[in-house]
Amino acid sequence: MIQLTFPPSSSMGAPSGKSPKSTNEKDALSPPVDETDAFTTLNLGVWRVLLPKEIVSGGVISTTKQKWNSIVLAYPVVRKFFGQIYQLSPQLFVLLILLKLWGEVESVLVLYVSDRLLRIIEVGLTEGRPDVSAITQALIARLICVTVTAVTNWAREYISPMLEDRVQLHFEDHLLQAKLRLDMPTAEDGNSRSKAHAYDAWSAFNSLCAASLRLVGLLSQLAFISRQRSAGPLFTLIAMVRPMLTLVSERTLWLKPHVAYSDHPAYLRLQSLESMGQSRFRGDIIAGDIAGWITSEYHRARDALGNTVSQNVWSLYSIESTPINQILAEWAGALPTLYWAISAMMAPARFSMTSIAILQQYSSSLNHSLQMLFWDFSGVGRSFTEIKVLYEAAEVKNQIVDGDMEYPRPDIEKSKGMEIELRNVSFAYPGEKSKEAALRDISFRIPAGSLVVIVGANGSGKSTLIKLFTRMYDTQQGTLLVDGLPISEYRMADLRRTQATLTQDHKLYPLTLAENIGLGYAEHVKDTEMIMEAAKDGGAAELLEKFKDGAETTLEPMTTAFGYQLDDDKHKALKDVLTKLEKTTEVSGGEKQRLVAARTFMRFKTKKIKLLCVDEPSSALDPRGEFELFERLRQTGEGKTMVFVTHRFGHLTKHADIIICMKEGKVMELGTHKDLMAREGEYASLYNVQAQAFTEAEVANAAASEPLVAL
Ligand SMILES: Nc1ncnc2c1ncn2[C@@H]1O[C@H](COP(=O)(O)OP(=O)(O)OP(=O)(O)O)[C@@H](O)[C@H]1O
Repeated sequence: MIQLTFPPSSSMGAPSGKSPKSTNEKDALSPPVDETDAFTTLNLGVWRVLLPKEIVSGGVISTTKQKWNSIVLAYPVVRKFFGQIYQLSPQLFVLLILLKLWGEVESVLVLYVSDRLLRIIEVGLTEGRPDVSAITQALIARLICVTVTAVTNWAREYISPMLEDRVQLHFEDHLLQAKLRLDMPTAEDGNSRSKAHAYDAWSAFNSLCAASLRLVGLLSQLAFISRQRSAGPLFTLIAMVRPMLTLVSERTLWLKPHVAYSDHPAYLRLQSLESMGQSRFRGDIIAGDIAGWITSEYHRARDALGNTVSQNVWSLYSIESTPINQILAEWAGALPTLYWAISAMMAPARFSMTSIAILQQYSSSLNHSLQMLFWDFSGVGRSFTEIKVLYEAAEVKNQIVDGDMEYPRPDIEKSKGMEIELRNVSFAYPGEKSKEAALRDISFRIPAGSLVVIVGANGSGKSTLIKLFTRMYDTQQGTLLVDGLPISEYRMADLRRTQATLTQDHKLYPLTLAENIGLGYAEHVKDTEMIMEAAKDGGAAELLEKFKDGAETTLEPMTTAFGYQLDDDKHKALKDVLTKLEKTTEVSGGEKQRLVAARTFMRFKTKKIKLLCVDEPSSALDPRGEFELFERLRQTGEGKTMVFVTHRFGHLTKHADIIICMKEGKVMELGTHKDLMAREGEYASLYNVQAQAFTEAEVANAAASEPLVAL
């Protein structure tokens, strides 16, 4: 049997997080409920659904009221949504709606024509003289109807993709902007990130159009049928019982405020293992020969999941605990047939076989339309939610609050470097996983224009310091001052304009090599001369010449090609086409670092940089490459504040005004190379182990042809 309760424990280990425990396992089909003051937790398969108390406690009337209120609340955003789609192309919008409308109106016309045809035939049969001309007219009318339907269907299929494309691109643009404005902590926080997709816009549009046009169709059918002598208003009213019943009793999560999550270990394990099929893991999986292990772990997790269902939470929620509502709905669906059957028995003189056939036709037509209406309306809540989620994506609140002060301040010389001061700063990354803070009670001051080298063991907090200097994160305790004022007071866009960073986390964009460099200074992204200068400074000039298309080469062109059912021999020509299509080009790790470094040199050309942060950008560079890069960065950043984080710090330390030596999130030592060596502490020991080995073995070799370094 399908398990809708959440298992209290599993062979995969205890659930993580502080979730309330399941209390009721007796009735597998009625979700157990955990009570807290503010919300109730339902355990549905692998999911936990947290619902506000007032939502759960209501009866049918209260639930219907809640649904109505949610619809009223969603109305402004739905109106905005339709307004925007209309603006994208008023002609296509109106045409598509009219074509869709025809599909609904047609059903009434068909009823009318069939009704007429049956009656003409009945009269003909009774009188023994069929009215050929009337029958022909009715048949022609029917033929015209189906022809128009065929044409409108074709036109709808023809026009629909045109509007769909515009809608898709419009909302892709909207979501792209929503993502681009996120700060680091918000972007990294999977729970507050929007789950909206651009394709939801089109499906929501279609589903809302279908539901409202279906309603129009149904109302016109009802208007037509209620005016027919054989049917009348009572018959029509009876036909409405079923949809009303289903609408009122429907269990849906879409319009309810809720939080849903899974902490089922086996389910989460399955998701992780399934994601290992992505191409980015291929190299490691092949090299480590772990495909077999992944498969067996997947099977183990699948077995551990057992009968606990993992389907989407909204479908699970809509499953009723008893079939009573469905039985009632089916009975209600049979009421119209029952009505005319009883009527015919009670007043046989009023009915002929034709009128019974017509009533039967009305009844099944109404039943069909009502079923479809119910089906369409069951998607309305979902569509409202999707539309709201689409717009809410642009309103996700950034965790870092922007300041409003201009930077650089008018009272401070623009060409000077940035002064940075930390006062009792402590910082822990968001999330509960790490037990210790990354930085603990740190205080120091970097005067404007200083050259700072930060050294220390892995995980000692070096990169975290840089992330605070560039306000990727905010301090949780203590203050970070920039030019004497808290960093939070400045406008972030102003601060960013004065900073250049170079880390090994920087990525190559899926754009041309020229753009990859030029985007360091977006306003000059087309300035070939400037780009070539930056490429030279970053050590990437030779790389650009290596490719057939030079700086215009795109390393990772978007691949859209696919072949299907191609036989090696029979479809060789087609296979050749597929093989020749452009493929991804790899560059080495060192070449990537050179391109990224060139982007930083391009950024310097804005002439606004006051702070340069360099965080181990050269791990893949050979000693000469690294030395040259650091030398050029140092010369380019002359007079600005420069902060270097590196493990191979030998050749930088002689220029450093301040060396900050970190250990376990704290500043252990601070001073010049000479001071710290004399102290014979942490820095001196790091220097002796790393810098000397590096300089003696590698730099000495590299410098054999040309003396590059003097420590
Ligand atoms: N995004 C993150 N989320 C959570 N913890 C993080 C994050 N980044 C770093 N940490 C943790 O913060 C601590 C300091 O990390 P940081 O990257 O600053 O060290 P580091 O001195 O630069 O190390 P390395 O020399 O290895 O680059 C480490 O314990 C690390 O695990």
